[in-house]
Amino acid sequence: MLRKQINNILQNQIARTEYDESPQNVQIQQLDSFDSQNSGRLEYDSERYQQADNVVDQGNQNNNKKKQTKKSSLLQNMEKMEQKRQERREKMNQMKQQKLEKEQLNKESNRNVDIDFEMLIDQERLNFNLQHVPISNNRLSVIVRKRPLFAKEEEEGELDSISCSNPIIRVHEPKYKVDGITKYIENQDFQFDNAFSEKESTEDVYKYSLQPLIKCIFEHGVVTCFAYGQTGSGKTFTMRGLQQHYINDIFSIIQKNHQFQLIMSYFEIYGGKCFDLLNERNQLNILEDKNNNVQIQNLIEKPVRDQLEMIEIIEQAAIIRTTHATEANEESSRSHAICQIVVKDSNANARGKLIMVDLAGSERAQDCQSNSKQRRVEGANINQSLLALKECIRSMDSGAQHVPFRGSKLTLVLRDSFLSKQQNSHIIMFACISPGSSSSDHTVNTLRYADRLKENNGIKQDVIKIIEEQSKAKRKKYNSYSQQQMASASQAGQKKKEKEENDSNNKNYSAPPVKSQKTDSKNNDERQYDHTQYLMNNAKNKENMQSVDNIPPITYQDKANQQDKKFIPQQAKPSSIQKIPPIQQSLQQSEQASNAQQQSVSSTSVGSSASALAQLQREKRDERPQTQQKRQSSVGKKNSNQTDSSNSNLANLLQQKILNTDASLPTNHNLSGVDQNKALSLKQLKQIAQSNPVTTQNNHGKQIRINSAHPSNSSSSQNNNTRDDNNNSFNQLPKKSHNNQQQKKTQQNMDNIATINNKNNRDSSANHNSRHSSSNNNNQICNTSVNQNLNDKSLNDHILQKNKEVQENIEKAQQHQIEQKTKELILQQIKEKQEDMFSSHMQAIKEDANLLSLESGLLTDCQKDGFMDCDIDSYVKKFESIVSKKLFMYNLLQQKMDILKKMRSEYSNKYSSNQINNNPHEKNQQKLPNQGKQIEDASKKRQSFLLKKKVEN
Ligand SMILES: Nc1ncnc2c1ncn2[C@@H]1O[C@H](COP(=O)(O)OP(=O)(O)OP(=O)(O)O)[C@@H](O)[C@H]1O
Repeated sequence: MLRKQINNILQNQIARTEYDESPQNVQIQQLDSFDSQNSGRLEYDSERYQQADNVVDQGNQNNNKKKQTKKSSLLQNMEKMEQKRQERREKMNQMKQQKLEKEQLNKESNRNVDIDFEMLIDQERLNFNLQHVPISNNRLSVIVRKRPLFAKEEEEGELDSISCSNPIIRVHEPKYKVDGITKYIENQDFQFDNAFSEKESTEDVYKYSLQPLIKCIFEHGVVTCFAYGQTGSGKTFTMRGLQQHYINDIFSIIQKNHQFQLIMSYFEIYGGKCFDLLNERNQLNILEDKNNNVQIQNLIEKPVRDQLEMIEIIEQAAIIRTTHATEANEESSRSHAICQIVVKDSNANARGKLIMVDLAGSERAQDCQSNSKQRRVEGANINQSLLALKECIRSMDSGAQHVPFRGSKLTLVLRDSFLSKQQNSHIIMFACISPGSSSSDHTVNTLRYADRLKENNGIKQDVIKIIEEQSKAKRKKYNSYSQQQMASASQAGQKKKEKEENDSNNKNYSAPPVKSQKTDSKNNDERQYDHTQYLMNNAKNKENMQSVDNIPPITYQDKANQQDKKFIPQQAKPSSIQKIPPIQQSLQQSEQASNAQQQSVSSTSVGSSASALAQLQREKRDERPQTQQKRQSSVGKKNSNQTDSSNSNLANLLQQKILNTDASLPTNHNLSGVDQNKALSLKQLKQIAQSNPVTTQNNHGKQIRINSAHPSNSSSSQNNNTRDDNNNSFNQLPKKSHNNQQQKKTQQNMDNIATINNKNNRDSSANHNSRHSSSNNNNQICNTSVNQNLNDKSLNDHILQKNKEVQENIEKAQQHQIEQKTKELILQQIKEKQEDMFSSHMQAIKEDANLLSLESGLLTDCQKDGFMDCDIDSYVKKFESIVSKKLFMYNLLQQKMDILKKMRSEYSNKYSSNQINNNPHEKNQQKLPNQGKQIEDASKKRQSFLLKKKVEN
């Protein structure tokens, strides 16, 4: 028994040692030790070893599982990456799709804009709008007005690169990175007292700027408005719009209080000199009297009694004002125009002053580079005066004791504006900006100029706070939106699982997984949402920019973080805190603002009476001398664009005055020195308004009588009668000059006839044609007869006929000239094309040379390696490719040559056909028989006429 036991133990021991060698059986050893401790070594039985085997199997399985999990994590990562990649691709495809759609839209609406820049700008746009704050006690207020982007500009590829969200203006400058390919947008932000977008009318601008200050000019105040900005940015538009509004308000005050009277003067500063716009641009001297008051010598000061007189004066001055065409604007105002309205009381003491200054365009320095010397001098003067103006306003705003108003003529005449110690004195700077991306440089300059006028410039901390709050609120709004979206998008199975888990854990569903997702992907989602939303609603965005509720959550906060430098105010001064209340107030009213703005947009419709006024203005302009016609037409355009509601009242008043009042006319122009021909009088306006067929008939009759006295005038003058009547029904001077012109013209025609006849004679003699010589004789006879019977009635017909001939000849000559020019153009085109061909040939030859060098390189390689050693197949392939390339090039060259040949043959055909058609000699030959016939007919008529006369005698 004992032996058996010992044998068993030994066998088990052997088995155990074998088993122990396996490194995976630590657990078994532990079990063993446990067992040995508890039941002793001898108690090992087969069951335990079976157990041990099971543990070993388990261990092996675990190891395998571990390996499997390791593999699966890698795979999972790869899958994740693949998923992300796919998402990216989908996004890219979506973007491409949207881009294509946008391109299509732009094509349809004729917009040739850069789509990438447009999308980038749209992402950066500001989409909030605070309520405007009316000017109250500020000594200086800076207001920005953005004009709309014109359809023509969009056609030319201009982008709207300005975001106007009161009181912030953001300039999006499209730029390229150093690589020259990557596009990006550089944003610059400015804050002003008020910022008016293109959707806000001049009425809105007036309401929040000048209107609250009108009463000051009756209370010893000096109110000065400047319009500053680059050419074509809407300075004149804004000034004239404001004028139409303040006229009503001023006269409504005067009607209530009859003791006040208005005195108006209008002058311009051009090239450092002062000119009176109410006295034919008479040059004026600016002097300082012993009390240091600035006096403008001989300046016409007109008393104004009603609105119409004021309008008339403004119109008159606008027409006379110096304008020139520049690169930027065909009708660019080249001067600073100053309209001064002085309010006087019953004792003729000055009570206050309103000064409206339409400054010359601010970009002259750059603009003048491509212009003449005169323009450059103009530019230098303008820049100097604008700089002096800036200095004066700055020192006035900072409360400095010395204001350098003697720095320029402009600041000298505006001395009162800077030095007035009255609390009622205010300065408003209207910075006008164009939205076009090509003028963003100028826009930034304008905004910088305006920004630096004020001591306390930069973006205020409170505005940043408000913007941040808004962005937070909007982000919340968006988050709820995104929660909804994501919740609906989550799968039903996942929801079930979550519910099951929650049920099993007896927990509330207080923190849904959406929340954690939201916090993780908040920024990404938001950006994505913004981007896609902008892309989808781009067309609508422009319309809805101001309706805060419709816009996507703004990312101003993020952008502010990105552009910390720009948003942190450079001069965070305690005084800025004082401005919190109005802005907070404006925040409260922002909803009202959006509604009010929507209503105000409707003010763009043109009233019928406003158009009547525009028509009258246009008619008024027609009577101006020809030199001013171009300018006048554009002023008409400008006026037609001004569509403020006050126009209708004024137009009605004007029409009433035209039709009903005559007695007051002489008093309107009782000042000496005003040219009555140039200045528009109401009498003339009345004549225009009442122009009827009777007067035109009279004129017509008069014209005919003149013609009968001068038979040679008849044809041309009759043709022009209607034109004369329409244009100058009341003004005889231009008509006279026109008649003189006609006389000259007919005289010229006579001379032409004679020269053509002579020419024909010369041509005919050159051909040695007997028929031509006879016609030559006839010609001579006819000419002599024309001279002899100048008073004959038949001469009229003859001359008419001749005139027609001459006109025909002139037309033909013009046609010939046009054909010649087209020929030259074709030649030039062919030359250019040939040059292109030549350059491409050169390129081809270069490539050929490169290929040859490659060949030679290969050959040398072959030589070096020895053909047996090198890879002949690869060489053969290379050679084959070279040969195919050469063949391709050869084909190309042949095609080019064919095109050249074709072009040449086409040109030669054209040229030969033109030559045949336009050979003047042949023309004359064709003409001569006709002319001979005409002359024969004329001589026959003359003979019959003489016979008749003889019979009568
Ligand atoms: N807010 C606006 N809304 C509609 N049209 C505008 C607006 N502002 C300007 N315009 C139009 O733009 C054009 C140029 O405006 P305007 O003549 O006032 O420019 P400007 O700044 O006075 O130019 P310049 O300095 O060369 O005289 C005009 O045809 C005008 O009608």
